[in-house]
Amino acid sequence: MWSSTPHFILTDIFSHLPIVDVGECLIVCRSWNSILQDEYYWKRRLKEDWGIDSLRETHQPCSWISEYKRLHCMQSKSVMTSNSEFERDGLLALTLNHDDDEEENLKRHLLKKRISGNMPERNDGTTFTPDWIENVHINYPAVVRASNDFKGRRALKKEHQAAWLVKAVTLIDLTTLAGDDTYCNVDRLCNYAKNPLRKEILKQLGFDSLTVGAVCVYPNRVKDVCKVLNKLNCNIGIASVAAGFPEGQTPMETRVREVELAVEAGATEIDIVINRTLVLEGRWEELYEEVKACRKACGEAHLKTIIATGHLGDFENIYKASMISMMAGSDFIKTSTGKESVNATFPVAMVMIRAIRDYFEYTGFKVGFKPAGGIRTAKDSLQWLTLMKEELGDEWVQPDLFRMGASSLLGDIERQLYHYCTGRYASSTFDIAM
Ligand SMILES: O=C[C@H](O)COP(=O)(O)O
Repeated sequence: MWSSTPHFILTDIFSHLPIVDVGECLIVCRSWNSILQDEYYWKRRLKEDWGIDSLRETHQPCSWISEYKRLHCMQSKSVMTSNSEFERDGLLALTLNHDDDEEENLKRHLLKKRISGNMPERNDGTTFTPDWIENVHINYPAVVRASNDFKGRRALKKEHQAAWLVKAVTLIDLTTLAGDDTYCNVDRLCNYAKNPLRKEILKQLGFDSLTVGAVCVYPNRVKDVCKVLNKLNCNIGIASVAAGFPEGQTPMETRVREVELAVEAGATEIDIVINRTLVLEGRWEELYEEVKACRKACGEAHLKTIIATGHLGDFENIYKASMISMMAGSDFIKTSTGKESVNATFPVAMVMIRAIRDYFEYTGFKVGFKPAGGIRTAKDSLQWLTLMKEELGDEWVQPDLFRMGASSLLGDIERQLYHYCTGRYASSTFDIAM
């Protein structure tokens, strides 16, 4: 009977075996031996037993079976060396006696396995860990192919489209970042943020009220935003760009002070830019220290770190800058300022998403993602939501882990929803909701 059992069924059965019994099965016959030596089997066990579904290129040796063995050996060792457990932010962490790299890795994997569902509110960051950015290789054609696949997906229709467009509204950081911003246009923006859709559309969609995720402005306009939102009794995020936005080419002291001043003025979210020079010159530890200083200056305000992908040269730098920003405690990583010639694109997003996934594997912290710049149409917003849902899951289509930075996306979303509700397209003079 066993000899005629298809391999995929045997693989399935073997994946439920206690690991101590696998050794016995290996010597039963050639066929079982070849299944149990197969990388596919060990990939599956790593996923099932350790929750790991990607193999880091930095791991040595680099195969699913050897990675499994490594973790298994480390676990046996740690049972003897672990000395205590403590609770932190509702999350159990394991402390180990020794401080060597292997045990640090294990600690992170165990931490992830032990996450009870009560995630810490924020990414605490980690120590500077160069291992996580060494030997990073990104397969450029594969990334481009995968992102084209997303772009080519069949569009959502009718009520599904309407539901996702409503969702998209709640995920927008409604932005104005212009040299001629005044109290007047900030006032208008805040009203729009509080009432992003016309009342009749909202009513037809079955909502009483709906707001965007946050309003995003320059530091000098934060007080205006606070004043207007206060007047409107509207409790949405107040985001300020800072740290030398958009280029990050001012002294660190002034960049940090700018963060502090924006927080003092009332910002609850700070979108800093990184110093791209540090990336292009490979000065990763300095980059880590700078982002960390900004995180400290943020206090309770959440930190979004703009890595300005259009300036970073290649995918490897994008991955590394993302990883360093997360290590330094960023709550979100953000693609662009909206001022570069190339802003949020799918290929760079896929690289940043991979870094978010890897960071989660290492630390158990979930870091948010914010594409920004050039997101203008309802169709764009749906594609971004699909990408997030498929690559990172449902949690990453919620406002605490996903935002879209956009100055002029709402108009098109409202037009599409108007069409859904009335069957007609609004005229080109369709006013924004106020
Ligand atoms: O962070 C937001 C961006 O600056 C907005 O860019 P956008 O004007 O291209 O929508």
